[in-house]
Amino acid sequence: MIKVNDLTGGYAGGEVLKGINFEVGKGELFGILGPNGSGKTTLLKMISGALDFSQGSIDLDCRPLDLYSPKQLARLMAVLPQHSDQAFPYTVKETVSLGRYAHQKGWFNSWRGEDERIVQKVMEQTGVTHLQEKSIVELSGGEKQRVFLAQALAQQPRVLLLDEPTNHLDLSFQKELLDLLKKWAAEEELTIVSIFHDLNLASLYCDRLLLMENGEVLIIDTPVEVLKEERIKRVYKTQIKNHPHPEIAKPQLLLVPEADSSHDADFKIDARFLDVGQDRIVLQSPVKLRTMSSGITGAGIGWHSSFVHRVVPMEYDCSDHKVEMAEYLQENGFLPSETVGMMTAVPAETASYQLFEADGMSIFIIVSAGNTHRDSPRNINTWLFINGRISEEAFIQSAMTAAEAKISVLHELEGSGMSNAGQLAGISTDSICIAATQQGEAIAYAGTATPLGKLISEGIYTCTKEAILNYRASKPAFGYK
Ligand SMILES: Nc1ncnc2c1ncn2[C@@H]1O[C@H](COP(=O)(O)OP(=O)(O)OP(=O)(O)O)[C@@H](O)[C@H]1O
Repeated sequence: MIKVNDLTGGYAGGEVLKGINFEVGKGELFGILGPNGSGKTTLLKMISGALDFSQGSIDLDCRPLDLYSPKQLARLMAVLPQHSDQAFPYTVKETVSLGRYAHQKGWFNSWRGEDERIVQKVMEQTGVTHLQEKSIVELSGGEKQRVFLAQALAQQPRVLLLDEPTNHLDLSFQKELLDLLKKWAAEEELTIVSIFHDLNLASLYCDRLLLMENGEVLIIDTPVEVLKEERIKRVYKTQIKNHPHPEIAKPQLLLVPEADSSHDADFKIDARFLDVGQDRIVLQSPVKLRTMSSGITGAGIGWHSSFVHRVVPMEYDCSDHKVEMAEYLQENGFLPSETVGMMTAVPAETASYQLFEADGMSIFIIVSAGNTHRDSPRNINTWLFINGRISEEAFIQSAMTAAEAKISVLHELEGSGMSNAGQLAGISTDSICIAATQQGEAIAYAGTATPLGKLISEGIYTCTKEAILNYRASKPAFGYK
């Protein structure tokens, strides 16, 4: 639908764009990204015919742009510029109706039922029908933006050029507008080229992205290929982290603020923060830790500062243990949103905990072990606190390394009586929490052969063995066979 070939040009002061090449297909939602001043608006102005270029060509529907008359172009293409200002205090409906100009034979005297129907439809789609009698100068920035979008849509274009369309829009209108554009692109084969400053919205909605740098095309590809962490850090000269969206397969980029200098890089989690009571084990960290856990509250990946291992009677039975656990935490002064909360019938007194240090690294481990039901073989709960800044891979590898160390203890203590590793691994309610301070040197890996992995293996082995032996020694006191 749009073919840009070797496009070069700029303003009186000099060339801004240098040798731009790309094509946009019918029905495609195509995003243009780039830092301030990289040439995005200049490119959009040239495609719209508002700015001449010195070299190259732009074809619309296989025909050079300069062969279209202004009115022909307006029937084919609509533009929503970055700052839509209107000098005259027209009403909203009048402003939207201006979009029908390209389809008029004369002017308002030739207003047809079809024009009225389209104006009403686009006002409804953009949520401005209720404002139609208001003067445009009385509207908020977001309302104006929607009115000018309605005006562009009233043109019934086949190509829509947008310069930051979500500028001024609140969260729900951003989503509504982009959902609508996506729908039009798919259902009505509307070709949309849009500049985005919000890389995350561009990632969610665009089929392909063009990333500009200094007036040139750096890359054109799908969002997942374009929005690579290292590339965006370099081009935008800022710290970001790339993180997959939790619901759909699109990347999202998160800004990383300057480190909080009040935070102590040598901060360590150890027994100072632990409180082992009769009916619970609590670790309270003064700072939030990055966590990966199978807790009842705080499950999955998150940031938490309280860790509560609650001991419940063997008979504990509750239809909604998540709600009941949240109530328990609240009643006992813990914020559920900041707490990894686990529940077990394993006695707290038999838990084993210790700080392990080697190679300038340290980890603090707490393991509890015992029977949770008379007929279940065992239940082993593991908390692993890593005093370091670990990668996502290292989180996963820490869990693997910890599980392997746990199984080796079970082999050693009960191996001959167990037929397979699955049986040895305990019961399905075994829980694990890996928490890291995310301070200090980066640690990339935690497999068994790495320094951190070795420390985890040793620590989990030692604490798991001690917790099982403690439990065995205390068994009569708890009345289990
Ligand atoms: N009317 C103009 N006359 C002269 N130079 C201009 C004009 N408009 C833009 N420029 C220059 O062209 C370059 C590219 O500007 P452009 O507006 O295309 O960038 P952009 O990527 O859209 O930036 P932003 O993200 O800030 O909107 C900048 O160096 C800018 O100063």
